[in-house]
Amino acid sequence: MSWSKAMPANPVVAVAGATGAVGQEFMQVLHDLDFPASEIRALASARSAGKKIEFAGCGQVPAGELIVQEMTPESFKGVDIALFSCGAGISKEMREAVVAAGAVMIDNSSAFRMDEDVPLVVPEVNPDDVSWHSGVIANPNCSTIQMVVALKPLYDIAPIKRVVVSTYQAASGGGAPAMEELYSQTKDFLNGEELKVEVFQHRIAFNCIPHIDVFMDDDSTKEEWKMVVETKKIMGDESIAVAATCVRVPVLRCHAESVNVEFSGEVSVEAAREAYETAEGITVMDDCSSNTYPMPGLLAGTNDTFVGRLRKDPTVEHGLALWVVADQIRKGAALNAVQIAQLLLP
Ligand SMILES: NC(=O)C1=CN([C@@H]2O[C@H](COP(=O)(O)OP(=O)(O)OC[C@H]3O[C@@H](n4cnc5c(N)ncnc54)[C@H](OP(=O)(O)O)[C@@H]3O)[C@@H](O)[C@H]2O)C=CC1
Ligand SMILES: N[C@@H](CC(=O)OP(=O)(O)O)C(=O)O
Repeated sequence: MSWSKAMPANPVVAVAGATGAVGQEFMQVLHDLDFPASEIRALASARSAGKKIEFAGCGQVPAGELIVQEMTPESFKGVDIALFSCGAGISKEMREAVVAAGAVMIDNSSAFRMDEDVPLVVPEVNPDDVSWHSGVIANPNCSTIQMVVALKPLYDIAPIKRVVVSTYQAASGGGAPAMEELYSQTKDFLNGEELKVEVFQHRIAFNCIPHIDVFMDDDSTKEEWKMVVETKKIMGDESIAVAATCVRVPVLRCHAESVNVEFSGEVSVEAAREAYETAEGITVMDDCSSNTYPMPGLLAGTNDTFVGRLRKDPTVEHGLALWVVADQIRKGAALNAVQIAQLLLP
């Protein structure tokens, strides 16, 4: 079944999870892209009902305060687009109400990504997949998004056989409470005080934790599994082999990735550079002579996926190695979802 309801030029937009790390970024991105909304509805849990959120305005919505409403199944009456970032459980609970109200749910959680009737979309890679949704479009995992943005221009030169990726994921990937944990543990560590470990499995201050999301039966983590299966679905190529190791690092914001790619034919460093020059959403930051490469600590608040340290991987016949950085709350979540919403506009 595909969607028959036409999208108005000035849609009513609900932001579900408006008080969270991604939700707050949704507000910023809607303003930055001047999304042509006629109304923005800020929704969160009962805990936040009545809270005020400063909104800079977009489309027909003037700048001013938005009052957070408790999200219930009735919240979606009259809504055209519902941007969801409340976690997988809540997305599953609300899906029926959202779709029944005639809204398109663009969901940031992992709830529906691998469902056959749900497109998994990165606008730079597979924009046409929005055409077959039946009320729900999934936003991929943040680490997957920035990797496929960097892989697509190379894949268009020669199909990819295998990718080996290690991630360096910011604390904010765990949401607003995780950012707070990095701040407070760092302060307490420096003051010689006892550290509270609540969000992550271990201390994150001055540490790296090779464990994101839950462990699977094969001893990989679910975060690693997501990078494997989501890459194949987005790129539309089940034959791409992906080996991932996902690591949490004490960086506040922006994920980084070391990526080794093996191709089925020759892709020179020069050809890759040329492809990146014209690719949507990519900035190359790569000059060894001036120590220029992307670094997560310096790229918070940016939209692009940054590529550097581009070089030949001499361990395979046709291989490249690269370093990829993006603001995972923007391109890995809020920005990618609003770009999907833009694709739905008439
Ligand atoms: N952080 C990141 O880098 C990325 C996050 N995501 C996904 O986005 C989602 C949210 O993540 P993030 O913003 O980081 O998390 P946060 O913990 O920062 O925010 C969670 C949000 O969900 C709301 N919420 C919780 N329970 C309910 C409820 N019962 N009803 C309505 N709203 C509720 C919270 O509202 P309240 O304040 O009232 O509790 C808050 O607005 C997750 O699915 C995550 O997997 C995806 C990619 C990247
Ligand atoms: N797991 C990511 C963020 C996230 O929420 O991912 P997902 O939407 O796939 O659960 C991180 O911790 O950096």
